[in-house]
Amino acid sequence: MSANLPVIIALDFPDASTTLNFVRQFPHPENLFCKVGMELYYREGPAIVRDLKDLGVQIFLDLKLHDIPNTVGSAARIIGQLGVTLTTVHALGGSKMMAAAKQGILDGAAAAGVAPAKVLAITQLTSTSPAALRDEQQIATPLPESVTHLAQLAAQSGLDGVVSSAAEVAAMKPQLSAGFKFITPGIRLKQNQTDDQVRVMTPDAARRAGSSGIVVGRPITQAADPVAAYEEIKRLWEEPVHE
Ligand SMILES: O=C(O)c1cc(=O)[nH]c(=O)n1[C@@H]1O[C@H](COP(=O)(O)O)[C@@H](O)[C@H]1O
Repeated sequence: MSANLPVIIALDFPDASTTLNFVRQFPHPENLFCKVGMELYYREGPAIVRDLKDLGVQIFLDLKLHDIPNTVGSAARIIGQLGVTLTTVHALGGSKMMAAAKQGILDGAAAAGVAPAKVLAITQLTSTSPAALRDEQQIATPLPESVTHLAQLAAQSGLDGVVSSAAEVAAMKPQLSAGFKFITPGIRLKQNQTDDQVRVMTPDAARRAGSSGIVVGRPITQAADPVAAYEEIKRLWEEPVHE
């Protein structure tokens, strides 16, 4: 295994008991890296982060902050106290907002005496098509260039990485410094349906494209055998790249 992150399971469940039952079916929850998103966090609050941490799970708290810098900075200070590993803000909130988020996380972590979360910028959601970018957002820049631009803005604002489709990673990676993270949801196995995702890739293609970590929800959580689905995705993600 390289320095890449383990497969991140998106725990998009409605409540704590469903979530904890799901996690407990894995033989070694302490080896899992899981994402807590809006649905679960809005229902359960910080208690779900503590419960998962008690099982040894590493947490990506994905709340996608997007507001004025002062509001985001204050919210980030609270998140920083939770001792999660990764968290998110929207790059479209701008450089001042992203810098405020980073500072908030550092301040919160220092106050709580925990390691600071790495802050990732959402670039263009994997559910956004090139046509929606052009016609709905009225952004004339092609989608891959828009993602690269937002990644550079995130890096200049002091953030640690971005979230995008794996399809954009190869183009933007050479323009960003080593250590900058590229976390890619929108992962599907060939036989899976795409659901509401538009820009999708398989785990092995994401790895070859240079992703630092993949986020996988429904292909694992809705599988008949989630542990087997996780193991298969992990195997594809971790298999060596043959150039
Ligand atoms: O921030 C994210 O994690 C995220 C960003 C993005 O552009 N697209 C995206 O799908 N996600 C998240 O990744 C997960 C994907 O779930 P599945 O489509 O079920 O694999 C969901 O929890 C989304 O919230």
